[in-house]
Amino acid sequence: MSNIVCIGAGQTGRGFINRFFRNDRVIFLDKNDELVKKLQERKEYSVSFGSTRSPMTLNNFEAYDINSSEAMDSLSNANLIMISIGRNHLKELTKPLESALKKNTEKSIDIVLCENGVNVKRELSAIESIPGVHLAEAIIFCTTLKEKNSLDIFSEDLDYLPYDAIALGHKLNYENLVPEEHLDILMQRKIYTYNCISAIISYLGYYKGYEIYSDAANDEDINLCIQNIVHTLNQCICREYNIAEKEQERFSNLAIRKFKNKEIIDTVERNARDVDRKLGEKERIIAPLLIMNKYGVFSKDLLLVAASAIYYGEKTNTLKKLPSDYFKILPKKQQDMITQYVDDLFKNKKGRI
Ligand SMILES: NC(=O)c1ccc[n+]([C@@H]2O[C@H](COP(=O)([O-])OP(=O)(O)OC[C@H]3O[C@@H](n4cnc5c(N)ncnc54)[C@H](O)[C@@H]3O)[C@@H](O)[C@H]2O)c1
Ligand SMILES: O=P(O)(O)OC[C@@H](O)[C@@H](O)[C@H](O)[C@H](O)CO
Repeated sequence: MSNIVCIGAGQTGRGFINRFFRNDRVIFLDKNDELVKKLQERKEYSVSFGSTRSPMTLNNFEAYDINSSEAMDSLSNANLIMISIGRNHLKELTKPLESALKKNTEKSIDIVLCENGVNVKRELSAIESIPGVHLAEAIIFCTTLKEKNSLDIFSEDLDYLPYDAIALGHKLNYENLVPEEHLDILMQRKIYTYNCISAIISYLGYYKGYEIYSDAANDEDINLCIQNIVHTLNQCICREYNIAEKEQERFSNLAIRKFKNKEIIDTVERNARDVDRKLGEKERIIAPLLIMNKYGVFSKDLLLVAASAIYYGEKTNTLKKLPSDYFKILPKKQQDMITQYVDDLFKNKKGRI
């Protein structure tokens, strides 16, 4: 029997990852004391899916604080560690993983990072050289949302977890865990399509005063921006990754359909949070702009989204650099346009957007 540990008992950890292992025992490790206590006391929670599927009760777990002795023991004995804590937190795991896994002399151990981001493995490179460790990434397409004052989760009805079978060196024998040979490319396409569209909706949605994400996604002006950006972006993504036009169109349509789905009550804030990370050069706004530049085109609408991300960062006081520092990699003309748009947004000169 596998010893499965899931680090991160948040929306993705308990609402999505644990579903694949519902017939096994899973040990959740989290740094949120309150959450760990609730999981220990209540011993079960449910995942609901809206009108498409019956809810699922999950009670197959134990939960411990990541800094406890139980956590150390479970990590030392694990065969499979799934991690979903947010890219910016991954480095916090270097020490606990190093201490636990170095005790583990002969065993082989699979570690699967379930985070949004290109090359997130880099954050845990220190543990990759530990003998027996196989470190791989997986891609989360499924949206999971916590319910207020409860352990329960609302989830999109999607059981699909592609993972990097090449980095792992072998396949994982669980239903709906899908081995991918080119996970790096699928990850880039996902971040530069799904998450790019999410950025359009959330940052323009924030500017327009929306709180519910699907309301922003169904706004007429925001939709026009999505259509304009996706039209240009899809052509460039097809060229960059050698993808058939129909396939990329299907991919972006899936994202748009999900984001417009009013049954999924997501928030603009969840999608917009952590804007400093989202303005990274390998992230959802700047990387698509760079890909467009490579093929000799650009999108004023995506520059406006970049400006609205800065607007969000300024309003929420969450930028970690000067606004202009985020865009140094772009051509001067585009940097100037973003600066002008930011100014317009603050002066409320952008009309309907
Ligand atoms: N929720 C979604 O719909 C969704 C969809 C796609 C991808 N993702 C990605 O999944 C990852 C997790 O997102 P989420 O929505 O589940 O976030 P979340 O905030 O709901 O859960 C993250 C959990 O990790 C815990 N954590 C953080 N640092 C930790 C540490 N050092 N040790 C132990 N626990 C720690 C937090 O306490 C929290 O319980 C992110 O990378 C996100 O981008 C989420
Ligand atoms: O999870 P983040 O913070 O990287 O991004 C927020 C959303 O874009 C993201 O969670 C999407 O909803 C998800 O990636 C599904 O496409």
